[in-house]
Amino acid sequence: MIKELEEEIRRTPYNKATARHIGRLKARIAKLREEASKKSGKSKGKGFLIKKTGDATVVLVGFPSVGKSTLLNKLTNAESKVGNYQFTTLNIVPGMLEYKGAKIQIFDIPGIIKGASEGKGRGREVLSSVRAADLIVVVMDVFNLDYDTIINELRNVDIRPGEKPPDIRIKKKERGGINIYSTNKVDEEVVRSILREYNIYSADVIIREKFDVDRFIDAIAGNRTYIPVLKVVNKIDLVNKEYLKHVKSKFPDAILVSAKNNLNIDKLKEEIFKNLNLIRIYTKKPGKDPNYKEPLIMRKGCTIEDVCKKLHKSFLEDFRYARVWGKSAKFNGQKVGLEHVLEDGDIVQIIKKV
Ligand SMILES: Nc1nc2c(ncn2[C@@H]2O[C@H](COP(=O)(O)OP(=O)(O)OP(=O)(O)O)[C@@H](O)[C@H]2O)c(=O)[nH]1
Repeated sequence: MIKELEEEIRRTPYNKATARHIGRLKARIAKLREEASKKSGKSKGKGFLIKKTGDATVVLVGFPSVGKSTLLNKLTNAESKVGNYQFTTLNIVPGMLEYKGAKIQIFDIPGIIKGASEGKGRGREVLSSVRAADLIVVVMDVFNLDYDTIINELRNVDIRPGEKPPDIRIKKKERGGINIYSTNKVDEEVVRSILREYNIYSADVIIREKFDVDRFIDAIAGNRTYIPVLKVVNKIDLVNKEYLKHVKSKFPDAILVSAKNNLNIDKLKEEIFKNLNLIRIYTKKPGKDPNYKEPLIMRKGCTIEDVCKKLHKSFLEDFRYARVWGKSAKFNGQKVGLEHVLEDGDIVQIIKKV
């Protein structure tokens, strides 16, 4: 059934007249997928085999034999491997990368094949475990650059690699019909026909982005996981300069590495750190030097309040003010409140009530 609907979409030329029809077909497919995954008992939570520890979690995803295990061993040193994980059904191997004071947990999952999301070779479970990642690293073989298949398999288990969550709000109501507020031009009939497919007849719909049918359906479904993605092309030791140029033109933002020959591994570590949006905050006790040895690893955009929570709840309960040195401070030792946003490398001193 899903295949037939997909075929129909492929056959239908997209224009204003067919937009409603296509919107409805896409909504129907999304609903059928949901029902199918519920029926087979392979719900979202079940494949959740990844236990989060450390400051962030990265998952390596790719076809079989692209070199994920080899890469994992190069990124994480063997000694720091988290041993003896009891995965009952799947062999998912974690390792720990320590970089700039951050402990980044990296998982190597079994190779993905086309059709994995339809349950081939426990594929659905494997793919679902990716949901726990803060960053997906798609590893490709230099001779197989089929990035889209991997992304499609992830999309089929409701992961949205490299996408921002839609800036769309749908507030269902008892009555009053459909009211649409949009910052960009939108074909209201398309919106209505998709909502109808989901049996929504009364709702306030607020769209604050360029309208896109797929993203609108995602917003209605509400259970998608949005994870940033980093592209890696491995085994570059096997090709010449000419070929590398071709790879670069296809994926200008990919990191080209050789796990075997240790090429660009440091660069990859740096990019992983950067794409996780981690920052380092140094704490400082009154009258003492900042603790440069053990930075707090926080997320970009974090505030003094987040720092207090990470340290100990008493810092929040007895908070008076904080002093900040570094990029986010207007001047050294600036006095700030809980809402102050910090930047990488800032030094923070929390002053408690006495
Ligand atoms: N030439 C070359 N070979 C590599 C490189 N990295 C890995 N290999 C080889 O590729 C083969 C597959 O490597 P693995 O690390 O087992 O690949 P994998 O992606 O973990 O495989 P699955 O577990 O099946 O998904 C092995 O023979 C590796 O030695 C590389 O950078 N260059």
